[in-house]
Amino acid sequence: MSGQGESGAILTLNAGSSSIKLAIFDVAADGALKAWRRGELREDGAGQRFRLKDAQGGLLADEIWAETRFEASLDHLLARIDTELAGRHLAGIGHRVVHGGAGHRMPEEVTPELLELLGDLAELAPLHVPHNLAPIREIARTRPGIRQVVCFDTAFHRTMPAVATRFALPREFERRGIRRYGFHGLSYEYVSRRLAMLSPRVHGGRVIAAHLGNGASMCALKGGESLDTTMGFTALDGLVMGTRCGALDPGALLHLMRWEGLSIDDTERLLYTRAGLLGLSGISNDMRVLLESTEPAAAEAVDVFVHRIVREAGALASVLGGLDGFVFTAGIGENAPEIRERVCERLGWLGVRLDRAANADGAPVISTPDSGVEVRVIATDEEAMIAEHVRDLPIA
Ligand SMILES: Nc1ncnc2c1ncn2[C@@H]1O[C@H](COP(=O)(O)OP(=O)(O)O)[C@@H](O)[C@H]1O
Ligand SMILES: CC(=O)OP(=O)(O)O
Ligand SMILES: [Mg+2]
Repeated sequence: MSGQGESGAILTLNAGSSSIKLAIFDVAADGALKAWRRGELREDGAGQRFRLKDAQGGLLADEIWAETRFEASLDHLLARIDTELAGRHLAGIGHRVVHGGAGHRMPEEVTPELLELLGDLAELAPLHVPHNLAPIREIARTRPGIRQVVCFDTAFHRTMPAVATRFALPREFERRGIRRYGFHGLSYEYVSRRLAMLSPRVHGGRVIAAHLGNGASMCALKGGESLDTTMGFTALDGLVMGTRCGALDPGALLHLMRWEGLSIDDTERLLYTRAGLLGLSGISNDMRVLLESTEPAAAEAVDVFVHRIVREAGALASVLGGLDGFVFTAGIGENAPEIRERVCERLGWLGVRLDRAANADGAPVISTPDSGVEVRVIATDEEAMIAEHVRDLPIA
């Protein structure tokens, strides 16, 4: 990796809770972005599975790396990216950073001061922020001079009104930043833009977008902007997730700590890594495994997952004052027709009519022509959104 300047390739790194996704884009003279490499590193059994594809989706590599820890495979990954770039000029690297706290709501160029500040926010997103910051620090150390830009998952939700961001706590806590921020913002920003192109009428109206991946949330969009969302101060709130609990009565926490003697660290591990689909099923955090399983506990976990989506959909539709569109996205939303069908069947009262065949085929529109709500599947592309932000942020 070398160089800095206005033109050249843009690398994006998106560290999620269960994977790190990368993409390399070329910026054409007119500013158009074209991804010529997309890759993913994901935990797989004993090691990490690395897959790399070309611009047409052709598989270039499918390897199991022996390293079991994310940090250990980082060097390997960066060296691999160097090989792919093969001396090509790199104009900048964009990173998804999950939590920007109260002070950081727009993409920013990385400075040592910003890195330190973001490090202090790690506790607010323990599954993500350490993963997000590790490559930034490593690149700054080993490849100084390369422009790095951070894009916050919280940023898109800056349009949420105060009624949606406020907790009913004494106001001094809000002044200290204890409020609802919302996450998956890069995904919602991308989905909102795609919807504007695909269906301008629906985009201009009242839409629920459901980002159902390992982390899961839903967003109420009005005129394409975030009005409310299910995640809050941290990415623990709201829906049932792979290993996270989603909404939980805070009284249950008090009870666990006081009467069960759970330490703060034990409680954090429980809520972030032992709960959700994994905790409910006792089998897996992976929706594919649960859908294939014949164990009653797997089916029960999926039942709770769907129930909570339906419940939150009702709440967000109320906030929006009705519903014109519903969008499914991310790993489960894009690839699990059974989940989409079960959600849509339960939202009939809102005017949703599912076209079962279209849904089973993975069509872009899965509602019937007479449905009161247009239901779409849009493949999210957080990487494209990050690359756009890197391209558009003026060089400091
Ligand atoms: N065909 C499928 N059917 C059901 N679930 C799927 C399918 N493919 C992927 N998933 C789910 O998607 C999740 C990963 O989603 P993704 O959006 O990539 O998450 P993350 O960004 O957190 O890594 C996996 O945990 C898996 O459960
Ligand atoms: C915020 C969040 O939960 O992200 P992910 O779905 O990538 O884990
Ligand atoms: Mg993700």
